[in-house]
Formats: sequence, structure tokens, C-alpha cells
Amino acid sequence: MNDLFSLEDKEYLDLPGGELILYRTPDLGAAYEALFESIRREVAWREEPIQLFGKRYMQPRLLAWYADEVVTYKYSGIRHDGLPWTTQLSSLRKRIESLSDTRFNSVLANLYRDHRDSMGLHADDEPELGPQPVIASLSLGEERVFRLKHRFDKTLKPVRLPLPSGTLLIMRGDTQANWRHEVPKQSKACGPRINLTFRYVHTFSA
Ligand SMILES: O=C(O)CCC(=O)C(=O)O
Ligand SMILES: [Fe+2]
Repeated sequence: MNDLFSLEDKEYLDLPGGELILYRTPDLGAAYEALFESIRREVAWREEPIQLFGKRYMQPRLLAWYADEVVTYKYSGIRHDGLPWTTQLSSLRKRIESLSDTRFNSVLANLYRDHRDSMGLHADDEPELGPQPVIASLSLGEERVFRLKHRFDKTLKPVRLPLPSGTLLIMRGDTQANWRHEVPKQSKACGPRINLTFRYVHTFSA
């Protein structure tokens, strides 16, 4: 019964030149609401600046970066050292690793405080992530829309993917090479949403 259900839970979405896998009801070892509350409470959320056209702005959401000790990572033009894994994040990592059959050594946590918080159009294509990164993105809390836009083929319509609490979206293959993604702000008021993106950052020794 359970096995059948979890098999059916894995959906391959049709994305030309990319690979998206969606788990709508993954077993995360706890109720989604309870996870949302405890991650919200436990994570060391911070406002982080972003460098855009030579100017510094605060990013429109809160962030935190957890990683194995050896990992440092640059995003938005800024270098980050990871915080040590909490028990909770590390047990979530284990579950998501076994679901996706992929190893991760870091997680970027995003807190969208309300409908005005957002993430701009980007691809997770930093060289440290390798040529075909597998990124596992877990959403908890309020549903928000995840949008993908093809980089080159303007005849392809943007893909709109609402991500309710508990959804696990795996991006892999050439998704980052061919598509960019965003979480736009929205006019309809809503409460907070947490997104965790598990990544494997390659460290090159100098
Ligand atoms: O919040 C999301 O669903 C997307 C997060 C994301 O794209 C990222 O952390 O790189
Ligand atoms: Fe991203």
C-alpha cells in the first residue's frame, strides 16, 4: 500500500531541455506543519545583501546557509561559510538524499516572510555546482508559485508551478543550463513560506 503510494508520488514533469521531478507528498518523518514551525524557529535567519549593478540591496527574504565543514560557496556575488548542520536539517537531508538518490553537502534556507518577499530570476549554475547539478528544493508553509523561463527559446511559455507545503521538487540534467527560475512576489496576501534547496558544492583544492 505504502510502496505503491510512494511510487505514484513521483512525477516527471515535462520540461523541454530540462528535468524536473516532483514529489507532492514525500515522507519527511514529521508533519509538514510541525517541520515548518521548528525550522522557522531553529534556523539562524539573516537578512543578506546582494550586489546588483554595483549597488548593495537587502534581499527580499531571509536566508541561512548550512554546509559540511569543507564547503564554502559564493552566491549573489558574496562568499559564504556554512553553519554546522542542526539535527533537524541533517535528518531531513538524509531523507531527501535517499528519496533522490543523490548526496548533498549543503542547504540554502530561504524564508519568504509574506507575499512581498521573492526571489529574482536566476539559474543555480555556479561552477562549484558542476555542469548538471541536482538540486532538491523542499517547500513548507504557504503555497507560492515557482516560475521557470527558458533562456534561449522564446517560443516556450514560462512554466508555472505552484508549490504547496511538503512539495519536494528535484531539478536536474540541463535544467540550470537551459532555464532560469524565480519566485515572484504576489499581490494576494499570504503568510510565510520556507524553502530549502539541498545542493552538492564541489570544493576544488588550490
Ligand atoms: O523558493 C524557491 O522555491 C526557490 C529557491 C531557489 O531558487 C534557490 O534557493 O536557489
Ligand atoms: Fe534557485
